[in-house]
Amino acid sequence: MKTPPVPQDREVTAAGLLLGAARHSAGLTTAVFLCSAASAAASLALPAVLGRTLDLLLRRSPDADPWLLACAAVIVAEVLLDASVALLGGTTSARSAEWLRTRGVGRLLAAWPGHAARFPPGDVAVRLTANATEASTAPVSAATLGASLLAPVGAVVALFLIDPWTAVTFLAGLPVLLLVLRAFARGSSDSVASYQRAQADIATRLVEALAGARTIAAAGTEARDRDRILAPLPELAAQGRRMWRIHGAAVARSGVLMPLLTTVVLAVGGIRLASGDMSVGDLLAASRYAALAAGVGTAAGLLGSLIRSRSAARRAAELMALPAMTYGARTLPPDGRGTLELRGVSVRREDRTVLAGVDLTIPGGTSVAVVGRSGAGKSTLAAVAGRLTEPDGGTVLLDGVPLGALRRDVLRREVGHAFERPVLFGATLGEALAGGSPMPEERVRTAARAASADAFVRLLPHGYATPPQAAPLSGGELQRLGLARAFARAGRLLVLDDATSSLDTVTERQVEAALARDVRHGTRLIVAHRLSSAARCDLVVWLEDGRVRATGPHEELWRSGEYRALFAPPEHASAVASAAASKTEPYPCRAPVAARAVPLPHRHATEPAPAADTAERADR
Ligand SMILES: Nc1ncnc2c1ncn2[C@@H]1O[C@H](COP(=O)(O)OP(=O)(O)OP(=O)(O)O)[C@@H](O)[C@H]1O
Repeated sequence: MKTPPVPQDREVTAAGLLLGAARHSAGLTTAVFLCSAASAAASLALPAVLGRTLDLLLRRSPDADPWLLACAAVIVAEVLLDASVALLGGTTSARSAEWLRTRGVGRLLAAWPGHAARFPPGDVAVRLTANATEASTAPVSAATLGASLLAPVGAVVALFLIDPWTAVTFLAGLPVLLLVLRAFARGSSDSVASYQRAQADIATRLVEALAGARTIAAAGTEARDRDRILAPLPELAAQGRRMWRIHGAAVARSGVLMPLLTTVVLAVGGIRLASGDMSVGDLLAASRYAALAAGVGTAAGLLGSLIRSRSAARRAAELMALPAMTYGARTLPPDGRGTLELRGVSVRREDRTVLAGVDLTIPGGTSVAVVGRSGAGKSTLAAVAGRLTEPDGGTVLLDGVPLGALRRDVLRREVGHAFERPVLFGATLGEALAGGSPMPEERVRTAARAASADAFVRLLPHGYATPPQAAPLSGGELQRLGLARAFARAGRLLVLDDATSSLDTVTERQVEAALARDVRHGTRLIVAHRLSSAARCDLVVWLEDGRVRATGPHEELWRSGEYRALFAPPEHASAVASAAASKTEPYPCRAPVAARAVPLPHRHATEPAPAADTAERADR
C-alpha cells in the first residue's frame, strides 16, 4: 500500500537524519570509532609481534621473553577492545533510536493533522519502531566500517614494508572485490526498500483490521480478512529471499576471492623466502597481513547494514518532513466577541476543490449551524475555522486577526473543538477532560455537567479517577466527554463538528441548553445534520459542493424545498427537491422553526434524526 505523496520539508532527508542521529550520540560514536580503530591497530600489531617473536624463538634468543609477553598483551587488548565496541555500539544505537523516535513523534504531532493523517497508523508505527531501530545503527555501522577498513589498509602497507611484491600481488585482485561490493550495494538498496514497504503494508492492514474488528466479526469474514492482511507476505518473503541471495552471493564471491588472494600472496612470499629476500618470521607476518587485508571482504556485512539503515532513515525522514503547523506572534483584541470571517477561503484535497472561495462573516456571540449534504465540505469548513487545516487560498480572521498570525497559546485557548469521535488522552478521565493542562476540578465538573457527562462518570467505580481505557463508554457517552473537554476550555469560538450526532434528542437538547447557560459565551460553529440543531441556531450556513449556497435564519431557508430536502428521509428527499423545483409540495415538511439566539424554547423535543443521516454516520 503506497502512502500518497505529502509536501515535504526538504531539509529532512535520510542523510540529514542520519547525520543528526550521529551528532546526537557524537561522543559515544567517537568512542566506538576509537575502540574499533585501536582494535584494528592491535590486530595489525599482532602479526609483526608474532613474526618477531618467532624469529627470536627460532634463534633461541633470550630477548624472546618480553616479546612473548607483548604477544599476550596485544591479544588481551584486542579482546577487551572488541568487547568495548560491542557494549558502546549497543548504547550508541539505543541513544540514536531514542533521538529518532522522539524527533519523529514530535514532528508528527506538530504537523497539520490532515497531512499526518495520510500516513496510516500501522505504517507510522513501523516507521517509528522497526525503521527507526534500523536507522539508529547507522552511526555505529559507519564508525565500525571506517575503523575496520584501517586494518586492511594498514595490512597492505605492512605487506609493502615486508616485501612490496606481496603487496602488489594483493592489490591486483582488489578491483574484482570492488565490483562485487558495488553490485551488492545496488541490489541490496532496492530489495531492502521493497522489503520495508511490504513490512509496513502488513502493519497497516493489521491496524485497519483491528479498528474494524466488529465489522469483520459481524460479516464473518475472519478468514478472508486474514488473507487480506497477509497478502503482502509473499512479496515480503520474496524480497527477504532476494536480500539474502544478494548478501550470500557477495559473501560467497568475496569468500572465494579473498582466500585465493591470500594463497597467491603466500605463494609469492614462499618464492621470496626461497630466494632469501624474506625471513621465516617475515613470511609468517606476511601471511597474517594477507589474511587481515582480506578482511576488506567482510565490509559487505557492514555495508549491508548501512544500506538497510539508509533505506529505513528515508522512510523515517518522510514522516519527519511533514510540514509543521505554524503560528504567529499576535494576540486577540481584548474586547473582541469572537467575530469569525472567512474571506475567499479555498481548500483543495488531492485534485479536488473541497471549499471554493467561501466568504462568510459570523458576528461574535452567534450560534451558526453548518448544514449540507454529505461531502459538501462542512467538516473542512469547521477545520479551517479552527485552524486545524490551512486554507489553500483566502484568509480566516478571528476578531479581525488572521488565525495564522495568532500565537499558539492564544489560538488554542480561544478556539475550542469537539468532534464526532473524540479520543481521550490522559491517565484519568479528569485529566482527559482538563485537556492536558492544569485546571481546577470544579471547572472540569461544571463542564461535564453541561455536557450531561457528570452523572455517568460519577457512577464509575473510580469516578473522575477512572483511566479512559478502563471506562466502558457508549458512543454517546464518549461524545459527551468530548463536549465536556471542549466546554471546559471554551473561548471565543467553539467548533462542534458533528459532536452531538450520537446523542439522543433529549440529551442533545439538554446539552444545547447548558451550553448556552453554563459555558462561556462565544461564537459557536456547529456542523449539524439534524433539523432541530439547525433550527435552534441563530444562523444557518448552507454548503453545497464546497460553496455557500445560502446563509440566513433557518426559518427563511426553510422556504426552499431543496433546503427542506436536506432534512427529509432519503425515500422522500428527491420528491421534496423536485416538488420544490415544480412548486408543488408532495412531502409534508415539518413546520419551520424560528431561528433564535441560544437558549431556545424546547421545540422539536422529539425530533428524530433523519434516517439517511443516522445510517451514514454509523458507517464512518
Ligand atoms: N484528506 C482528504 N483527501 C481527499 N479528499 C478529502 C480529504 N478530506 C476531505 N475530502 C473530501 O472533501 C469533501 C468534503 O469533505 P468534508 O468532510 O468536509 O464533508 P462533510 O460535508 O463534512 O461530509 P459529512 O457530512 O459526510 O461529514 C469530501 O468529498 C471528501 O471526500
